[in-house]
Amino acid sequence: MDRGELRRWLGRGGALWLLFCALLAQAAEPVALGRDSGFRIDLHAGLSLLRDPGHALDPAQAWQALAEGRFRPVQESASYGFSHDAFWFALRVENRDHPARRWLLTVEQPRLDRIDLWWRDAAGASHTARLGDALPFAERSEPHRFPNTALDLGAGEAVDILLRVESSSSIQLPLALYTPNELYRASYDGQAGAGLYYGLLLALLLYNLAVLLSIRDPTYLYYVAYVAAFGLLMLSFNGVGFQYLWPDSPEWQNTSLPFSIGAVLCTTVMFAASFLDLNQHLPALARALRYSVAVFAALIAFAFTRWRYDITIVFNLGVIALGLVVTAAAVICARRGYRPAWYYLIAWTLLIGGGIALPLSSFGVIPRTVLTEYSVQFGSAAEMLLLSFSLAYRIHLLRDANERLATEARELLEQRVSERTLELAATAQRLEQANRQLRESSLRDGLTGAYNRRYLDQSLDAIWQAAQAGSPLFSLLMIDIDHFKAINDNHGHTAGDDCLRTVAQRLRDACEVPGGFVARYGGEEFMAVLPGLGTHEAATMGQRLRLAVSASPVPIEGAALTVTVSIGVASFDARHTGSLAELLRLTDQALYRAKRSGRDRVVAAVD
Ligand SMILES: Nc1nc2c(ncn2[C@@H]2O[C@H](COP(=O)(O)OP(=O)(O)OP(=O)(O)O)[C@@H](O)[C@H]2O)c(=O)[nH]1
Repeated sequence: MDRGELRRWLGRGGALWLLFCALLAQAAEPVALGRDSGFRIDLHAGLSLLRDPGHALDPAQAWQALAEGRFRPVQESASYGFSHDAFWFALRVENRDHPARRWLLTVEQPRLDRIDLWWRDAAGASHTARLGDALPFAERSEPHRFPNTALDLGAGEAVDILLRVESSSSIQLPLALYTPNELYRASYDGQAGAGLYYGLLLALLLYNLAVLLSIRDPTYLYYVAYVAAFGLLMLSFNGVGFQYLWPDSPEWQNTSLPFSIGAVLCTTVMFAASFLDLNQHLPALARALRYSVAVFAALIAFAFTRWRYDITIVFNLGVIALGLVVTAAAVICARRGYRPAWYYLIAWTLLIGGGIALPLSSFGVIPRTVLTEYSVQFGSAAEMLLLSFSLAYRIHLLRDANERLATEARELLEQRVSERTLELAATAQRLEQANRQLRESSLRDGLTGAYNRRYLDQSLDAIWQAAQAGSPLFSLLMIDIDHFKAINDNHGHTAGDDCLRTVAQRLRDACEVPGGFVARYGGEEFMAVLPGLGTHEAATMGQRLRLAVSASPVPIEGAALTVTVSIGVASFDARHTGSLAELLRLTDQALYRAKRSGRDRVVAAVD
């Protein structure tokens, strides 16, 4: 209704006006201002209410309804929740002898969208005013976060006031009269507190943003987003944002509340899921929460439409439901021994505690103090501070866990390396042994186990070199089994082999000369190499070998044979100048002579 309409209405209803006023006086207790009333007068006790669900009433009809006694006194701390209804309030204020004349009619909450006022002063002039955050901030009489309008009411004067309230936010009408000075004086503490609060939020936001940029942990991203969303919610809720940040944008003032509630809801859940590591601890719930957040994030778009009222209700229900789910998840994680979950629960409790302290103090359950008055701010500030510390603690835990994992991995690696080294060493040892065996077997005769011809040749070369270099004394024994062909012929080739093995063993056992050895020269012939022995000692050794062979019969398949050997001896010493081949030839000649002279004997070579 514009001013013209109002004037017409007042003209039409002028006759009824006095009657309405008289009835009003009977219907509701007027609020009396006296010398002792102070400079802020609570008008709540004088309010009467009529709900108008269909928005059917105009002001004249509302005055009429008041006159008919259809208004009801409002109850103590009345809150009417979210509603599409129009709410008509009426009251009468009488200034008996209060010295102040100029007053500010103030609605002590900043979220109501639209408050229309009509009143008539002592001189009979009618007035109208519009308040609420659906109107530009400049429409207020004083630039204060609480909607207010100036009202003249001198001593001895009375005024009848009619208000119509309509809002997409929760409906409450905490109405008071202030003297202008008192309105500002009463705001000092609140303003200082708000400065402190938003300063703290901003500091937390910037600090954690810096941490986020440096460590790029998504939990910090959700935390920063949560602090930003919560800050926006408080700015919108307290009217501070409208006062300082967007005074010319009532549209955004009304959008910002559902928008920020939705944002708080989404960021709270994202932060909780990340902070509590729900992907790890409760993966199914983490998935469900992700879907819920996606849905709520999409619903935020409705904050920009005319359904913002309905979406605010949905978000509030979402906050309650998901708040309970997140709390339960934190309890489960904490009970499973995840320590950061305890910090989260404490922080959460601080916020919830702050959230319920205000209504409890409003209902008188706990005393009303500065702490309870600003309990939401205290609770949320404490919550965000603690969460910020908890984030750092969580990083500390993660770093510890990383270091532990790194140490374990290093120890495991070291253990593996040493195991592998041991295995390699054992393999190398086995390989070396195999090589030794291979080398050894390549130098041994396969049948008799004595050194083979290859070894003999290599050794003779070495001995010959040593002899040339100054250790000239050594002897060779050429040993040949007597009539061996007859053994083969009479007892078979296998028996011959057995005989060869036994003779070889007996020769090796008896040849006890340091550095000396017995090798199979070929067929049934053996050679003993005797370093350091001259002809005489070599011949003695030859005798010893000969007797070792013939001392006892050689067992062959089913029989035992007496086996003898003939031995030729040749020595090399400093006097010799011939070659190794010549020495071998001498040895062979000595053997030949031993054979020729009857076998089973030792014959030394004649130089
Ligand atoms: N069973 C067996 N016989 C061998 C082996 N090597 C050589 N012989 C045999 O040794 C015999 C050597 O015979 P001979 O050279 O005639 O010499 P002998 O019969 O010992 O006669 P004297 O040397 O003159 O006493 C041959 O019959 C060869 O076949 C062997 O590894 N195993």
